[in-house]
Amino acid sequence: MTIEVEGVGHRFGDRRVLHDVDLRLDERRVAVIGSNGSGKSTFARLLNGLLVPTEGRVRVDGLDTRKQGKAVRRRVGFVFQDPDVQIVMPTVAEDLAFGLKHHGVARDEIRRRVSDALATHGLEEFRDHPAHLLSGGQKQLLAIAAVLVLEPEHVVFDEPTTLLDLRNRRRIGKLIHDLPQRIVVVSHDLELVAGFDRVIVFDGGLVVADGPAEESIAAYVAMHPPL
Ligand SMILES: Nc1ncnc2c1ncn2[C@@H]1O[C@H](COP(=O)(O)OP(=O)(O)OP(=O)(O)O)[C@@H](O)[C@H]1O
Repeated sequence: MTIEVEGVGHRFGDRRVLHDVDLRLDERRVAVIGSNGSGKSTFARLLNGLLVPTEGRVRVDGLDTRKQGKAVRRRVGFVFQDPDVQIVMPTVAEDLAFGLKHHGVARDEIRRRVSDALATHGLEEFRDHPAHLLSGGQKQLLAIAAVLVLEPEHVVFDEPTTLLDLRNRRRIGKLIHDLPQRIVVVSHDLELVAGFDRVIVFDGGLVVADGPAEESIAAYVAMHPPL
C-alpha cells in the first residue's frame, strides 16, 4: 500500500505550482500543510489521478495515474473541501447508493452497505432527508460516508474541517483518525494533524519539511513568526 511520487512537477499554463517532488508515502496517516497557494491541493489531486502531473509520475500500489487512471480512482477516494460539489443525489440514502450503482455493485449489497454507512455515521434518521438541507457538518459527514462506502484502499481529504464548527471539527477529526485506510489529509488545521505519523510541509510548490508531526509543525510555525 504505497503511493510513489517521482520527480513530479506541475504547471498550469506558464505557472509552475509544484517542483521536484519525490515522496514515497508508506505511513498510514499522512498530512500536508503549508501556506495558501503553496500547491497542497494540486498535490492532493495528483494522488488519485484527478490531475496528471506535467512532469514525473505518480504511482498508487504500482498503478500509474497517467496510464491507469480509472483503476487508481477506484483505489483512492477523494473528499473535497466543499461537500456541495460532491453531493449529487436528492436524498442522503440515494447519494450513498450512487457511487455503488456506478461501480456495478449488486442491489442487495448496495442496500446493506448504505444501511451500514448510515448507522456508522449517525445518519440513519436522515435516510430520506433532502441532502442539500443537511447542516454543513452533516453534509461533510455524508460526503465522507459516500467515499468510504466505496471501500477505497486510500482516502485523500482536501481541507475536510475548514467549514466546520469546533464540535464537528473534532467529530470529523476523530472519524478520520480512526479510519483503517491509508489517509492523506491536506489541512490548515494543525490540531487535526498533530497526531499524524508524517507531516509534509509545502512552500512555493516545494517540500520544505517532512517528518513526524511535531517536528514538521514546529518547522512550519517557525517559518511564520508573529508579525
Ligand atoms: N486549475 C488551475 N488553473 C490555474 N491555476 C491553478 C489551478 N489550480 C490551482 N492553481 C494555482 O496553483 C497554485 C497552487 O494552488 P493550490 O490550490 O494547489 O494551493 P493550496 O496550497 O492548496 O492553497 P490553499 O491553502 O489556499 O487552498 C495557486 O497559485 C493557484 O492559483
